[in-house]
Amino acid sequence: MSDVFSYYYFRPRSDTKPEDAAVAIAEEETTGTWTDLKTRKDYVGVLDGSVEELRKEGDGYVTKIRYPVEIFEPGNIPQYLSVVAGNLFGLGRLDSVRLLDIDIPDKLACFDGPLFGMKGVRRLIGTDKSGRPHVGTIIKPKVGLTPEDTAEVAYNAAVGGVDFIKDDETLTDQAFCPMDERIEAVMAKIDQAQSETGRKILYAVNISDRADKIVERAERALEHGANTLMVDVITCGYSALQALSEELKINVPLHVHRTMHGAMTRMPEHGIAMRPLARLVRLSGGDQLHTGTISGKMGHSPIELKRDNEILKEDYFGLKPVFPVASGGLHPGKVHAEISGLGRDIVLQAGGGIHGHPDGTESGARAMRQAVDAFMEGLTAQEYAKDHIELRKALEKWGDS
Ligand SMILES: O=C(O)[C@H](O)COP(=O)(O)O
Ligand SMILES: [Mg+2]
Repeated sequence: MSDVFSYYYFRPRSDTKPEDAAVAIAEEETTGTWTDLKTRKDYVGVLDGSVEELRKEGDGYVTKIRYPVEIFEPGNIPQYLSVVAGNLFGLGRLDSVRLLDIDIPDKLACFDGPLFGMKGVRRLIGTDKSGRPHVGTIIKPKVGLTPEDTAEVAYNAAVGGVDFIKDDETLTDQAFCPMDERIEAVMAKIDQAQSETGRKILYAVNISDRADKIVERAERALEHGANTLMVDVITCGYSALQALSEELKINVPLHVHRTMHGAMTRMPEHGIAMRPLARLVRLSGGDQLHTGTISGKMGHSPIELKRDNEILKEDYFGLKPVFPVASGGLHPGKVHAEISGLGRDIVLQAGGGIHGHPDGTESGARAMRQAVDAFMEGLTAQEYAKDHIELRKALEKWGDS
């Protein structure tokens, strides 16, 4: 494969033939516009896009469009997106259009990808042999805690058994919880928990910021002792992620949150599916990526999710696999469904499902770990709960489905 291929679902406007609608996409994103041109020069023609496949699906059509590799600037993800996910979304001849996936050739895969990847993160935590799912938590409430409050919650979660703790997507460097103080307070408590438990615990500080500040903010976070960084990739952009992984040469994992993705990924007939977004996260160096849950609070297709997680782990330009993260509305009673559906190579995160435990955060963390241990031992959560009180109380509160 030497060119770029993009796959779209679309519904043409009632007065437009499907084949004309597909051609409209190929033209708009390569050499054409809405009318014929008098300015055609040497390269035009060579750089035309083409419709490679077109088939009926549901109420619409699926098409495969070829974009010549020459119209892409290698390494420039914003430019890649401007072609495969650009003006076409606004074309009036389409009632709806959704980018399903992209295939890029070697020449455009000129990225280092994740520094740690799934295996590297597992090695840090020490689960590379057991292969058990990781358990993470999001500090809750998502805003309103001081650095000391945050550190206390983090400590309780850490001693309760989580492997991973993260800021929520709306917490950055606000006055009520300045980032530098927060990192120092949390890392001191994590050090304490690590020496008490003998386990390694990662804390991902959210460094999401404007483009010209994010690298500096990451450097500051590392100076203050952060052992993992988190970025909101859709609001900050892929360039931010790339700048962190390539320019900064960070030596800690990058946790990638995708807040705002639902505006693009959720509608089955319009927008951008998670798959191409996930591929770009892998290219631009994310080590862990939120992709969704089977049974949680966010709405999306479990079929798409399973495949999205697979593509993060399968062979892709020799880049390290990304650790998929299931997060949003999880609690111990949902762990079985998540692992059954998504496999053991998953980070299971719970915010409310840990901090909302009747006996608080530490018991909530224990209950999540017990639910994972139950699965690993081939038992149901209910069976395991008979002699694990934290899990029993969690199931009493939230049920087991
Ligand atoms: O960022 C996230 O993934 C959410 O904050 C999850 O929170 P919840 O577990 O309370 O739904
Ligand atoms: Mg959140």
